[in-house]
Amino acid sequence: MAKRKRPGKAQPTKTRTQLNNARKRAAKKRAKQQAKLVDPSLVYIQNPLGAPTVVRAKGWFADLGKKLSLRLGPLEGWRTSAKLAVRASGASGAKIGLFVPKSHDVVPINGCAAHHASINTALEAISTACKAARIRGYDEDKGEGDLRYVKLEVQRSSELVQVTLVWHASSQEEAGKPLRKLVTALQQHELWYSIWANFHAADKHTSRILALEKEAWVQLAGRKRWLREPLQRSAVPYHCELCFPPFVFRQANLCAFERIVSAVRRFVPFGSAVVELYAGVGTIGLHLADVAGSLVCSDENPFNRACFRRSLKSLPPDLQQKLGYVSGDAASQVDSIPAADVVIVDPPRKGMEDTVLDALTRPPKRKSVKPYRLIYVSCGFPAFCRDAEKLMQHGWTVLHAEGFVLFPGSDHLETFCVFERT
Ligand SMILES: C[S@@+](CC[C@H](N)C(=O)[O-])C[C@H]1O[C@@H](n2cnc3c(N)ncnc32)[C@H](O)[C@@H]1O
Repeated sequence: MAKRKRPGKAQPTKTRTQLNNARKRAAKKRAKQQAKLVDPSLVYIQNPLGAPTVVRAKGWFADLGKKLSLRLGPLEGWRTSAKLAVRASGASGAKIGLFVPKSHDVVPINGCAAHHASINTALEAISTACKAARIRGYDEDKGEGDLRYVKLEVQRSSELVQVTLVWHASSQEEAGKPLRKLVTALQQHELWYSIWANFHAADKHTSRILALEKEAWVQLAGRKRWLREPLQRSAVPYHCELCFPPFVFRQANLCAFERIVSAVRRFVPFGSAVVELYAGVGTIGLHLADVAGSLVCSDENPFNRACFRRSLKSLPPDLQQKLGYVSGDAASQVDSIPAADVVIVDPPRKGMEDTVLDALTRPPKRKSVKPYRLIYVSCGFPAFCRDAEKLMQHGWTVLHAEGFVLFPGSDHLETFCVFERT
């Protein structure tokens, strides 16, 4: 039976604005709840080419009179490298997954279709082992807990996983029994290429996932030989094994990145002198040894050079001598730019530093224009636009562009753009 209004007692009435605001608040709350349930890396999976950044990039190149050809690979099983957050769950548990955008709430993504099957198996194994060893996920508010992140990398040929446990302690001694128990529990599985710890005791104000110091890295179990990955699809007429220990950058979708390596090869004229900045372990450069006359890679991560050198040994001897590696940030390498025919850059999301852009936009001194070609691989479209606009104001023009949807389902595009100047 409907409740009757009590006579004489006035009902509090709301203004139209108050009602609208209440409706908006409720909708926002519902959207927030919904976002918590959705894997943030798969928001655009129904239409990866309709993701806002992809649409914006097409428009940006169209305004220049250029068509941006888009490349989309398999939608499932492509993620062979993943960094996942581990946060406190309940009084003593651990929740593993991705952060909801603009928050530090974790969405568990076990069984995610984008993951290589070994990553999903590894996640199950880690969750079970964490329960068995009573591992506490990191609690950001209290600044306490055991495990902060896990980093997982698959060796595609063996399907084994290199796992890094980012631990909230400054050393193995400080981590003590819980870490030992977790490693023993993990070793019940035959899944691991190697097990590493990264000791990161920094307080809750740091946004860095990994501690970068050499002493922070300790191998706890598994194979001593650093993980090797030959590229499988780029048309390189020699064998090359890239070297990926856990303390270097590795592309999350290595299979799709191989197509970018092939694209770079098409735009390096035979015999040219090449300088590659932000080169990582040499993922691109090591696959240009037959086309380049000479090539020098550099990167700020001091671990990369040792990886590059090991990979170099897998190349035929006559090609080895054409390639070199210098450790140092890109700004420290700008003196090598005026002598290069071709410069290749693959900077982090924030784009190139001003010092590098200044060196690339300085008018060439000699009659023959050097460098005359710039190959820009970008993982951050807004920064790419900023850098490209400055380049174009200083005589560079776009010769060719392609967009690679490396992470289908997310709002991301890897832009491959070749600039020229005459
Ligand atoms: C997007 S990754 C590309 C690496 C490589 N092309 C690959 O595919 O593996 C960017 C690289 O830039 C390096 N890096 C970041 N800031 C840098 C800087 N200021 N100077 C030089 N290298 C930097 C990182 O260490 C990382 O290896």
